[in-house]
Amino acid sequence: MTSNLNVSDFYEHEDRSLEYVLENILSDQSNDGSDNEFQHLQMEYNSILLNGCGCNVSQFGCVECHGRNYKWFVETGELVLDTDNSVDLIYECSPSCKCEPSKCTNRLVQKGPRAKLKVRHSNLFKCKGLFSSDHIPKGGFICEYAGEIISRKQAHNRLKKYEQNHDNYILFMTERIKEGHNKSSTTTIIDPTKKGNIGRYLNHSCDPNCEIRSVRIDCPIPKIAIFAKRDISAGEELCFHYNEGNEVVLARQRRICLCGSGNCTGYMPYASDSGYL
Ligand SMILES: C[S@@+](CC[C@H](N)C(=O)[O-])C[C@H]1O[C@@H](n2cnc3c(N)ncnc32)[C@H](O)[C@@H]1O
Repeated sequence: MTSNLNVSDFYEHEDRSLEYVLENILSDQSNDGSDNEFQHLQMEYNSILLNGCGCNVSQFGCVECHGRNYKWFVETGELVLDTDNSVDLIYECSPSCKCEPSKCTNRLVQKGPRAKLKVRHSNLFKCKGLFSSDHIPKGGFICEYAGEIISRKQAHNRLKKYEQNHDNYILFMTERIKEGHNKSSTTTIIDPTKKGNIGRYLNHSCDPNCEIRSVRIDCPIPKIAIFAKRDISAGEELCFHYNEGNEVVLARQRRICLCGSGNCTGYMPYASDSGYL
């Protein structure tokens, strides 16, 4: 099912063998098998979140209904992540909300990536990377890390299959949810190796200028959203830490990290260091 969101994304892949997707899509199970987890994903993918707000948005915008996730950055007139207020689980307003989309201040990720992003060769990482030709304020939304939604079994099979690939793209995002005394966790796995958006080009840094957060809009499966962790100057390469918080981009082979930052551990996050495989 494709969502009802009007994502505005005019980027494309230079490599025509890759399929550009505007947002996450469910993988084709016939390629690498189905299992109970996949069936659950299928059910969630086809579900719609019905937690719409009833706000009559005034001049202050739709700020309280799903938590105060974003705030205005006056200099550029854009909404940015409100790091002082935003909660771990971000819910944006959606088509089931009563608020007027053009006035609502709780719709950011659903509108698509920011303008002036550019994929080009990174001299530091000696591969492709993502750059911005504009200054980005702290909390500014960069883009979604979008690709195929896959199950753990599919991730396992694909990582084996991709073992000889130079680059790895599969991202695991675990959210730990605490409701009263109950604790649970849910892991979302995104594979943009063959079908993905511009988010697949961000490299890893041990001292990154971006961070990732999970954001839900109209589907129970979260989007993986990339935000500026600090002010970013025009021309800087955009990077996030592949295993900083709840996320991890796995590699099956130990790889030397080229980020060159003072915090660098020497190696990129590695599959056997994590509990994922
Ligand atoms: C998600 S992709 C990033 C985009 C990739 N550079 C490309 O050209 O498509 C992750 C891959 O980029 C490379 N990479 C990312 N961060 C790196 C780092 N800090 N040091 C060395 N290689 C890195 C590795 O090959 C890694 O498997």
